Amino acid sequence: MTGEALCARVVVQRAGFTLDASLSAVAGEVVALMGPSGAGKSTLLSALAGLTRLSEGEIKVGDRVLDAAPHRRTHVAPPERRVVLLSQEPRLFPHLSAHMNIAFGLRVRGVPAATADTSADEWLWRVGLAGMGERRPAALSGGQQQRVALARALATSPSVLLLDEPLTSLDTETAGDVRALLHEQLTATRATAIVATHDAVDAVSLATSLIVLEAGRVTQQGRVREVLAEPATRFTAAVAGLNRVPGTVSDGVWKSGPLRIERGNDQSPRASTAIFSPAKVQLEAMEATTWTGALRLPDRVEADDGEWITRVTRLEQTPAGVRVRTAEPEVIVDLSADRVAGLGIAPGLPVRLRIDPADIRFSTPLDSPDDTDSTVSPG
Ligand SMILES: Nc1ncnc2c1ncn2[C@@H]1O[C@H](COP(=O)(O)OP(=O)(O)OP(=O)(O)O)[C@@H](O)[C@H]1O
Repeated sequence: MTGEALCARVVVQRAGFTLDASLSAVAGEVVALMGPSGAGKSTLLSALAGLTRLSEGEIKVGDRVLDAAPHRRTHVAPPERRVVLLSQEPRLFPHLSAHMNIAFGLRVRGVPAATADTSADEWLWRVGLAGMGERRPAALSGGQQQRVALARALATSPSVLLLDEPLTSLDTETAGDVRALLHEQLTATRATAIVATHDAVDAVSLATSLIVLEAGRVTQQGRVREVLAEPATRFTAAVAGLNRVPGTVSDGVWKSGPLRIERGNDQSPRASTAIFSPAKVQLEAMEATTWTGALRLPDRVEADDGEWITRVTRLEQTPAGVRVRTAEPEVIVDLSADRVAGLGIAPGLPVRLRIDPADIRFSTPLDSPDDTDSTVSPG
């Protein structure tokens, strides 16, 4: 089986929310779709599957127009689209065995019973469930049910497979197993697939390209590695685990609040964004000078290039240690837990940060509305 090319512009208008996104995938390509909660990822997949009607736009798979609106109205019903949506919950038929769940999908597509039976057996084997075909969903774990759902979806050789956060409801270890299976089967079947996910690991391990959707609009798209290396918005920077600090260059100096970097050859005034890794930032604890109800930062401090004083806003646990968030400008610093304990830092306390200018990449920001938004959350 090889998937078909997908080309779509999807506009869905709802009270208080408009999705207006264009996307394309070449045949056999796996595209990751990321965005904060409420960005419209599920709405986009639901429209591609034919479950949500377009207000405007067109959805084309190969040469077939599945949807067109509003002038030339076309709407191919979901079962006829050969676009299959696999959601977070496996949604198996509870009264049918695993084998029958897979075979049923084939039978409704007109596959003869004997062929459907053989194919269901083969797919049970391919997803690692050989010998479990007679079990009903209730007698299978969440990960096993998701494997059956994947087998049921792929067995019908869809033109496009849509996966809406397929690993979210699984524990970390099971999600890792199902992710490996997904990778193996998407590669083996050369399926064209769109995978909506909150997890950068899914994008990196399953997809070749990445579309970032924010507030119903595509804010960045391209090869996964390129998008994560050059995040155009705060959301994408958070997903990539990078600092992204908007600033301005003027008279050869880049500035963002108290942070300044000499840019000798960069004279013309313009917006410019500094991108750097949290691991490259050095942090020192500082004495607080005054306690007057609210903590004040030292008033005058001579700071060198790439050095600034700020305060800690939050501490977060990460698999590798502790992520320290600071304000003005908003920067994250990754430290080991024992280093944080040794420094005695806590939210509200002043700290001195330092970054070697050689560890910063500067980019001219795209016209992105979120540079003024103070929240950084991967959703
Ligand atoms: N059936 C619906 N009727 C009306 N509004 C809806 C409906 N489903 C979703 N919405 C709204 O549409 C917007 C997009 O929701 P959607 O579920 O597509 O986002 P999402 O990116 O998938 O979010 P999440 O990551 O939380 O699943 C949100 O503002 C949501 O409240």
